Amino acid sequence: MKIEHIGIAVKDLGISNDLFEKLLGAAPYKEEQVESEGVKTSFFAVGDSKIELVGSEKKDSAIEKYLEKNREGIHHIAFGVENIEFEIERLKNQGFTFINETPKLGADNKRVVFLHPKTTNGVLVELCEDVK
Ligand SMILES: CC[C@H](C(=O)O)C(=O)SCCNC(=O)CCNC(=O)[C@H](O)C(C)(C)COP(=O)(O)OP(=O)(O)OC[C@H]1O[C@@H](n2cnc3c(N)ncnc32)[C@H](O)[C@@H]1OP(=O)(O)O
Ligand SMILES: [Co+2]
Repeated sequence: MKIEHIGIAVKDLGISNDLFEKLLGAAPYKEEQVESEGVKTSFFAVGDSKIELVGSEKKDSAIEKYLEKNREGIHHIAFGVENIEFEIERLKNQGFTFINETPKLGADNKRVVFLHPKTTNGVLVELCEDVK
């Protein structure tokens, strides 16, 4: 397992892209719309991990809802795994609950699931597996 990315909820992706380009000294290596999530993301490489900026594109997106109640900032942590189905079973057996147990297509060519923050010490956890 590795820290695949840190997801940051942002109100304005353009403004935050400029800020993180200044902060990290490099432009995002990609911007990607994730229709199913109603979000637009941009990715910055940081060593062998990433920063994922996530902006809402739809009124009912998870990010829109989050930003109605919280200030911009770290939204989730994503762990990269080799075998997402194996990890889902392992974690279910450990008592963790999932928001979606069936992996769905995420950004940056990944299959993703999310664990519910109520079972992960208040941290929204995403698991990512490379789409093969
Ligand atoms: C997948 C594309 C991309 C990628 O990397 O590939 C992304 O990462 S997109 C990121 C945006 N998508 C998601 O976050 C999907 C998973 N999230 C959800 O399904 C919801 O946001 C959920 C279920 C976590 C919360 O939705 P809900 O409608 O239940 O919102 P509430 O405000 O009622 O929250 C309930 C409860 O959860 C706590 N909460 C909510 N968001 C977070 C968070 N980001 N980190 C920690 N805790 C969170 C919230 O405080 C409430 O707690 P409570 O104790 O009940 O007050
Ligand atoms: Co993410």
